[in-house]
Amino acid sequence: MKKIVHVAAAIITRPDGSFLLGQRAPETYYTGYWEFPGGKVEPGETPHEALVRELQEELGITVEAAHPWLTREHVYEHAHVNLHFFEVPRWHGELQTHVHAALAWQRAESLEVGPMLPANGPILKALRLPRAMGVTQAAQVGIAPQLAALDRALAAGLKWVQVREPDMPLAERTAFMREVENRCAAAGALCSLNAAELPEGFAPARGLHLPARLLMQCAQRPEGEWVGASCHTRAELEHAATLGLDYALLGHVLQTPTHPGQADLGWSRFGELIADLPMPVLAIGGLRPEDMELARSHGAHGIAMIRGAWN
Ligand SMILES: Nc1nc2c([nH]c(=O)n2[C@H]2C[C@H](O)[C@@H](COP(=O)(O)OP(=O)(O)OP(=O)(O)O)O2)c(=O)[nH]1
Repeated sequence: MKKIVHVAAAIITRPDGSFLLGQRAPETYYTGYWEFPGGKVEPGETPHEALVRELQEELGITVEAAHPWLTREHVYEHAHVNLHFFEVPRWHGELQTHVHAALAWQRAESLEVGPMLPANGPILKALRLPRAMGVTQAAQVGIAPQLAALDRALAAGLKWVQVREPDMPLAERTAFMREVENRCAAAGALCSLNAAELPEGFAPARGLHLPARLLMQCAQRPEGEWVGASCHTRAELEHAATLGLDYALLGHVLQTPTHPGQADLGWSRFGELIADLPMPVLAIGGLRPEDMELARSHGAHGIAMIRGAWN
């Protein structure tokens, strides 16, 4: 077996959602391929320290904030790499090309450069996943008020909705699911349907969301463009990772009226539980839009909100 080489790589983001890629220079493995800036972790360094050093050496920039995001393994002919991806939302300095043949700001949904390093396909898919999910609560507020709130949220830029309606009668649920899917599609938003509530023969258009109980019954990834799961424990998160799911939700981070009396995880336990996972994890439980930055500073990809999404 090849020795594992630890690598730190940066998703350097701009407020418009674009991120920086570098083209590998001649006389390296995979010359001409595009990568996220970064490099090997040296003995005695943490991945975070390596990231800060590499970005100074490669790009001449000083990192102000870097948050762990995903960790993925890949076996190349030349090395077995363990890639520690960080999000770098804040830095200063003038970008320079000290080691790359070229640099380019790109967007995951419309990449203009290529090819990417082979290990990075899932990273680009993860970067296409929206940062905020709104979870429906029509059985509590009523179908018409929920659809009106959905329209307002989509118009305001919400790009991801999970239909979760365990208390909605089956007869109403089919029509409600189709309606939410249609409104999301018209707004260019992803709609994930809760797998425990799917009426017989109803296939989600794009997104399938597994509650933890169904997740733990799956021996392989269910079919679908986007498949994710709700998790409460490290074992559930690891099972979601083994299945190759596209994302997980982990909660409840804060106290929430949805699950009264259940102990909340808190942010530091949340950060520990999601460490070194290969897929994005969103925080859920008592969260509001203003919690986004705090969540991301603890390694979350973003946040899922029930009440907080619709006000
Ligand atoms: N920096 C970076 N490396 C990546 C990404 N994806 C990916 O598979 N890798 C791999 C390619 C390399 O095997 C390793 C990064 O090592 P590196 O760039 O420091 O070193 P290298 O292989 O070019 O060679 P060298 O330092 O030995 O000269 O991680 C990525 O997005 N960014």
